[in-house]
Amino acid sequence: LRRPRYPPLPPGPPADPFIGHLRIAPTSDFGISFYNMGKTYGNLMHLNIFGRITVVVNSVRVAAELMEKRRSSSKYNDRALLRVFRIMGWTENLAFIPYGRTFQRHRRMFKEAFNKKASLNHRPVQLFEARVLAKNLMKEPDNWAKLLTRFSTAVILRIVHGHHVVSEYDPLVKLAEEEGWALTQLGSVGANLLDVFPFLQYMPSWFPGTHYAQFAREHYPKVREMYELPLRDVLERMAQGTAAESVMASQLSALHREGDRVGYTVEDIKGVAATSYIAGAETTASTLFSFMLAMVLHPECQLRAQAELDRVVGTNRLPEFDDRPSLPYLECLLQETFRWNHPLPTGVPHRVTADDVYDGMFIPEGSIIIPNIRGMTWDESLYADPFTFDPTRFLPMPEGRNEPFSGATWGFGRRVCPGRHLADASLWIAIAMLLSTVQISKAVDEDGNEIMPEVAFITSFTR
Ligand code: HEM
Repeated sequence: LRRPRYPPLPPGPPADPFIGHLRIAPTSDFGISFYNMGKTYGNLMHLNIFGRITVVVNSVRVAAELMEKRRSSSKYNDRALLRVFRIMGWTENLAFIPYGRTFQRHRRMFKEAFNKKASLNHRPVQLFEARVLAKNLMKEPDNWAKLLTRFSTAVILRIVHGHHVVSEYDPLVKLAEEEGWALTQLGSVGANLLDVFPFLQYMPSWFPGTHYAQFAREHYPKVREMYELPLRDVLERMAQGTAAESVMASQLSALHREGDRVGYTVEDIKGVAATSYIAGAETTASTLFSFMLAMVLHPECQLRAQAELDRVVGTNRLPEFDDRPSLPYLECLLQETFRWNHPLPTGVPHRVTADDVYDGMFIPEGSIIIPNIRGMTWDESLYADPFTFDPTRFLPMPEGRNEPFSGATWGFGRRVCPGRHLADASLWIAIAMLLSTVQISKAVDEDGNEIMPEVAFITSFTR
């Protein structure tokens, strides 16, 4: 028998026998490393580690063609098995659920809770929490980082659990923030040694490469508590008749009313709630941190946005969602924040469920696809001077360059972020509120001189 002839894999660096690209595969700041490799190997390139193929996509056009536009795009809806998250207890988590019936069930639940129309119902909570953020920031400006994190947590907890955050000692907030942090300590998604060498999870903790498994095991009880605590809390309040409106309460009521016909279980409800927090709070907070940094580094952008707010909103009231279409520069500011420093630089990896050929290149079944958002947002064919924070790039000519908003912000295909309408609205109202109420500037030393902040990031799952 003759073996069928396959087209070549996408380009990649020279590889060693057996171990493939192990010696040259990046070990940190993957987004930037993949971007740099893409300069040599192109928008679609591959790495092979012990026979496991990882395909890196550095262009929005190629990612959209692969995962959205072609007939064979449905082959790209699966997720890699990310072992370390499972060990940690994140089992009912849509972001890690393989393509199949459970995926469809969770996806539908997310859609019902957070689609464009449903997200409009969440606006009063977002507006309220944005005002709380501005008020607290005026009282405690030094506490800005904590307050931004608290805003992101409070919006999700209130919408999903009906839980009103009033104190920083709140057990649910503490648990959620701790486990949100723990998730960022697991290295880059899909690149963990545990996924290449599953046997590492069974090795003793002194064995090289087992660090992440050990860390994940230590967090297991608390992660599981993240599934249980909100449910107990909501059920208790429902029994007392004091439960606020929330995604969880309405799903539980539907289950109670309709039983099996509703198509999901209590386990699913717990999963959607815990996932909403873990996928939504850190990403939102991270984007707000980048926004603050951009404002500190580019005071001219802040002044321009504030002038626009003064013109449109005036000085007698605070901004509201209805103002959004009248604030084009503010829109550009938000979009440039996403482009300049996206909170998920390498997105969430997809997995290919059947052999595919794209543009004469072979993508074998089981390949991991990394949509390198970092590379996509620095794409020089779309963005002139891509490293510079410049919101005017999106404005029409001659003032701007008419460059497109990033098509990578929310990911691709059937896995596109289901929380995007919620996240987008939270971020918009938060930055509109901040720019209307406070001045963001560099700290000053004892002599009144401005302190230039060190621009440094921690990059793992999120940035
Ligand atoms: C700034 C905020 C956010 C950004 C930039 C963001 C971005 C993303 C990206 C890039 C993906 C990967 C999509 C893909 O695989 O191609 C994703 C997935 C996901 N996001 Fe978001 N997200 C944000 C906020 C949220 C919020 C608020 C929620 C929930 C309420 C959420 C829930 C999810 C879930 C559940 C997934 C996994 C979807 C799946 O695997 O089918 N995200 N997000």
